[in-house]
Amino acid sequence: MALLPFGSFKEGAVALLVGTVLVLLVKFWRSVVPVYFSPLRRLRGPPNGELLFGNLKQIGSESAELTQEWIAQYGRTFRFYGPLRAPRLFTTDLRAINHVLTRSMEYYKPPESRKGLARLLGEGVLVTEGAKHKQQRHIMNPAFGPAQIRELTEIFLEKANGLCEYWNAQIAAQGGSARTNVIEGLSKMTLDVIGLAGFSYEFDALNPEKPTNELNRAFSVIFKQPPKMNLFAIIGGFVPVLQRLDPRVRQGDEAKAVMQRIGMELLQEKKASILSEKSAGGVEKKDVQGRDLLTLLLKANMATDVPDSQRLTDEEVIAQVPTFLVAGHETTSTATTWCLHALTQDPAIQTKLRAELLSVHTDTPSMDDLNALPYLDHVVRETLRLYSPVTITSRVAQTDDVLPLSEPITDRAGNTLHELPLPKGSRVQIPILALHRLKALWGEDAAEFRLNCARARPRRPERWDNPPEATANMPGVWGHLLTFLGGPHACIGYRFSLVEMKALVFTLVRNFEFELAVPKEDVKPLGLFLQRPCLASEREKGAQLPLLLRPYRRS
Ligand code: HEM
Repeated sequence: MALLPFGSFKEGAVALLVGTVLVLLVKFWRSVVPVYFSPLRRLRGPPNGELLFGNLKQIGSESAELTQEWIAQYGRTFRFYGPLRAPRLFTTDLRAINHVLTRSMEYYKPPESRKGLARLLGEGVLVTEGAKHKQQRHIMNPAFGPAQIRELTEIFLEKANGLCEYWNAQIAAQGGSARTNVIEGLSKMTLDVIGLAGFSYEFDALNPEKPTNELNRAFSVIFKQPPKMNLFAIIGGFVPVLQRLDPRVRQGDEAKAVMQRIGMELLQEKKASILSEKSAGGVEKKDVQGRDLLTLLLKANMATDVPDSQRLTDEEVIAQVPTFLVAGHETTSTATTWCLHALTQDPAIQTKLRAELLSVHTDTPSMDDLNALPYLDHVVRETLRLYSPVTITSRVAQTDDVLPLSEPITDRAGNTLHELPLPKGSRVQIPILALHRLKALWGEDAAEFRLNCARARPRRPERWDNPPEATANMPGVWGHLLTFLGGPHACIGYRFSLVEMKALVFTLVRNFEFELAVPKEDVKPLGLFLQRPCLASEREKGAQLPLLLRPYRRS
């Protein structure tokens, strides 16, 4: 008896192929074709760009200057082209951005980036959406509260001192001062921090004697392969199964398996420790000594007052381990790298900051001590404005919507629009960095790192003493800025990152003097989503920032 309704294997294979093509065509017709009839086409915006990538490569290579030019030419809300010249919306209109970010049930992250990240990290909070995301955030938020971060400050300072030792060894070897790529040391330091503070895991990356461990190697495979704009990426966006042709995807799968195994070991260890210490009534706050994020998260997940339906599964908890690593490691090291770069550009600011930091009579300040230093706070804010590590993000409308605008726009036919119809599937680009450099919000010197110092003119008060009124409506979770985004998907680790960065700058600037080791014109930004410094003369070497380090001798 024939098992298949086909005469032969060949006929079956042909039917399967035809069926697959039909399914793909229907999918294409439903999801892609409407985009080409979108009302976004009627908006003004830059010319087509490349057929395959639209304007994306231009944005990637020249983001800061180019987007400011486009804003000057087409206004704060305009159309640009994505892959295959599909129209997308670019907006720096604060009302429109607020609308998109606060409606997390109606606007999701793009499916291809969520799928790509989910394949590597699992279903962690960085990739989930809708009710699942809400549930994960509900369980995770308490682990990132101010009281929990206060407890972690000791780890931040311990590892910042570890970085001083690491650089002091280089200074001793090079004789009095050292030329070093600071990205390398900062990246090791933040990896050590997220390992210890995230899940009590010692990477020991700052220890030159120690060989790179297994988790570090697996993580490097994932992180050192940032998403690339290539043919695989474009086609894979439409036909996910074809992503398997990309060798980088296969390496990523192997790395994920290692991460999952180590994640499972960490989870079991911590669960056992929580259960051994729990009181008769169940898990309570006082039961657990551990101060790492994973332990706190597990404790919240196991608490007796959480309904079973709201608890995270083991797989979801494990997925948060690589999520913390990816989201919380290079972001903070990049921000601190740009901060040191900014300090080399204005020695008066570096001197003024050092004077404030040396006025503290301990090498181990508390979180509250660090937060009480006004100039340090201003330096950190100005860095995170001018060099926001995450430069853009985007969202896709899940239903037809109408986008409110605070500033009306004029379309190509000359009509004035006070709101914008957005059909389901429309993409909205939120250009964080462009917004932070917008003259309309920050004034004529928006593109400068400007802080009060010895030679500042009295007529120009310090930016952060009195932030421009126009920035008060910024829909960000922190400080008149969108660095950590806003709404339900805002960065969960922003307090963690701010205190870590302050602890780093506090320790480093008290111990070293920093000077740029290359001509300043050679330093350029590299990368689109996470933007790090590189040298225009050595772009092929990737991200680097060579600085001259000299020990600071206290008198
Ligand atoms: C300067 C450092 C950091 C910057 C600039 C930064 C920036 C951001 C941004 C812009 C987002 C939103 C992305 C989007 O939705 O499109 C985000 C999300 C996230 N960040 Fe951070 N981040 C930093 C540090 C950290 C740290 C230290 C951690 C963890 C310890 C962390 C964990 C996360 C997580 C888990 C999310 C996803 C939140 C969600 O979707 O609910 N980040 N971050």
